[in-house]
Amino acid sequence: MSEPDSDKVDLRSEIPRFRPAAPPPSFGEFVENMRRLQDLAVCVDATDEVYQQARDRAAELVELLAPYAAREGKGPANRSMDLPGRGSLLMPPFHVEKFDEESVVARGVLRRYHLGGGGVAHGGVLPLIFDDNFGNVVYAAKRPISRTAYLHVNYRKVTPLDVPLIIEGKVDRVEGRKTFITARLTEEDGTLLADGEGLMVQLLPGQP
Ligand SMILES: CCCCC/C=C\C/C=C\C/C=C\C/C=C\CCCC(=O)SCCNC(=O)CCNC(=O)[C@H](O)C(C)(C)COP(=O)(O)OP(=O)(O)OC[C@H]1O[C@@H](n2cnc3c(N)ncnc32)[C@H](O)[C@@H]1OP(=O)(O)O
Repeated sequence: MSEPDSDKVDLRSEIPRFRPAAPPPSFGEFVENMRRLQDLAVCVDATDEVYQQARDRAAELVELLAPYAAREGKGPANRSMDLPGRGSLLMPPFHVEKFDEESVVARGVLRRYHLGGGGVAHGGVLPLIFDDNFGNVVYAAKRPISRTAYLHVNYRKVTPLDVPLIIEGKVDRVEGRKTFITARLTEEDGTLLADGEGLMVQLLPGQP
């Protein structure tokens, strides 16, 4: 990639400047295969012979990729805006559909590797979805770079897997350095699954 390898930070903070990536063509399929692998890793019931082969092939993949490990903000993961979850395996595979000062809306599915129990999503995944939405809302609203001070999620219904989900978040109010954000996670028909509220606090110069 011809991007400058710069340590420059966003002028508003010490956080590395956020630069969207144009990933190489195969990167998206690589990430989707990795997600599929995660689905399988949490659900297969195989023989030791199969696990031995899987172990060895996983080790080969590690060997292939390890030389290319790069610092934050350099590789395409987490910065590929056209890929689900920005191409980050940490992020649930959601696509941002609306990103402006009024609100940020993202749509996606949780899948087998997000299973908690009883066939539905692990509750711990939801704060990740809300936190990411809050970060986007702050950015879309052109508020200064901020970090989450608190995040509260109300679980209204169990969250299904493999069903399209929508999260919409917006700025509720601003008080000095503090941006209060509210968001709702729904199914496509509007069924409310969870709502959340968070406080994002503007970082001061030098705060990590
Ligand atoms: C992260 C950058 C995001 C950039 C987005 C970029 C691009 C967008 C495009 C793509 C999207 C990419 C990414 C977006 C995704 C994710 C973003 C997620 C963000 C995070 O996931 S980030 C990690 C979790 N986060 C932390 O790791 C924070 C650790 N922590 C601290 O860094 C400090 O704690 C800090 C800085 C929060 C405050 O510290 P501080 O010393 O500067 O300020 P202080 O304590 O004085 O608080 C000032 C006023 O907030 C009130 N206040 C504070 N805390 C409160 C609480 N809990 N409850 C109620 N009120 C509270 C005080 O009462 C006072 O209020 P008042 O002024 O009225 O007295």
